[in-house]
Amino acid sequence: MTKGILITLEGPEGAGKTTILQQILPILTQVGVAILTTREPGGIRIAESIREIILAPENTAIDGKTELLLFAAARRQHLNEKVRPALAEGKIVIIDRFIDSSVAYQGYARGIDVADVEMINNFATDGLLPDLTLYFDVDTEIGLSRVMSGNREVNRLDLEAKEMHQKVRAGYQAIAKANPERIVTIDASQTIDQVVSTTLSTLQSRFPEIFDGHF
Ligand SMILES: Nc1ncnc2c1ncn2[C@@H]1O[C@H](COP(=O)(O)OP(=O)(O)OP(=O)(O)O)[C@@H](O)[C@H]1O
Ligand SMILES: Cc1cn([C@H]2C[C@H](O)[C@@H](COP(=O)(O)O)O2)c(=O)[nH]c1=O
Repeated sequence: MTKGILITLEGPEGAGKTTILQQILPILTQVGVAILTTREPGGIRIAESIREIILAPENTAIDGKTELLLFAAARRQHLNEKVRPALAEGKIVIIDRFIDSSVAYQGYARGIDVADVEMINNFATDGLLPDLTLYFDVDTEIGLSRVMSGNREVNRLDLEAKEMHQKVRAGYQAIAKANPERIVTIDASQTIDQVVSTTLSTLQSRFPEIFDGHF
C-alpha cells in the first residue's frame, strides 16, 4: 500500500523537464515535505547501465521491441529499488519520464501496437500509475534545437529523423487527451520562468493540502 505521491514529467526532446525540475526542487523543498527526484531510464545503478545500452549512438541495431523491453526492465528495477520504497515512506517522488514515454516513443512513434506497449508497461509496473503527470508540450523543431544548442550529450534517440520526433509529440498529445484526469499539459514554449510558474501553480491546485499558501 503506497502512502506517498507519484508525479511524472513527460515531453518530447528538449521540452525542458530537467531544467524545470531543477528550478522547482528548491522551492518545493522549502515547504518541508520529503521529495525524491529521479529519472528514467536510470535512477539506480542497474537501470543506468541499461540506459547506456539503449542510448549509445552506436547501438543502431537495437530493434523497436528490444528497445521497449529494455526500457521496461529498467523501469521495473527502478520502481522496486527506489520508487516504491520512497512512496512507502510517504515521500513525493518526481520521475523525469515514466510509462507515457514508452507509449509515445515505442508506441506512437516506433509503431509498436499501443495496446502491446501498455500491456508491457502494466507488466513492468504491476499497474502503478502516477497521481499526476505534467506533460511539457513543445514544437518539435524548438525542442530539438534546444537539445542541439544545449550542454547535454546527444543520444541515439535524439538522432532519429524529425518525423519520428513529430510522431512522439502527436503521441503525447493523444495520450494527454485520453487521460485528462491524470495528465496536465503545460505550454513548454514559454520562457523558463513562465514554465516554472505554471508548473508550481498546477502543483498547488492539484495538491492544495500540501502546497497552498507556500508559493
Ligand atoms: N522554456 C525554455 N526556453 C528556452 N530554453 C529552454 C527552456 N527549457 C529548457 N531550455 C533549454 O533547453 C535545453 C534542454 O532542456 P532540458 O534538458 O531541461 O530538456 P528535457 O525535457 O529534459 O530534454 P530531454 O528529455 O530531451 O533530455 C537546455 O539547454 C535548457 O537550458
Ligand atoms: C523512459 C523512456 C525514454 N525514452 C527515450 C526518451 C529520450 O529520447 C530518452 C531518454 O533521454 P532523456 O535525456 O533522459 O530524456 O529515452 C523512450 O523512448 N522510452 C521510454 O520508456
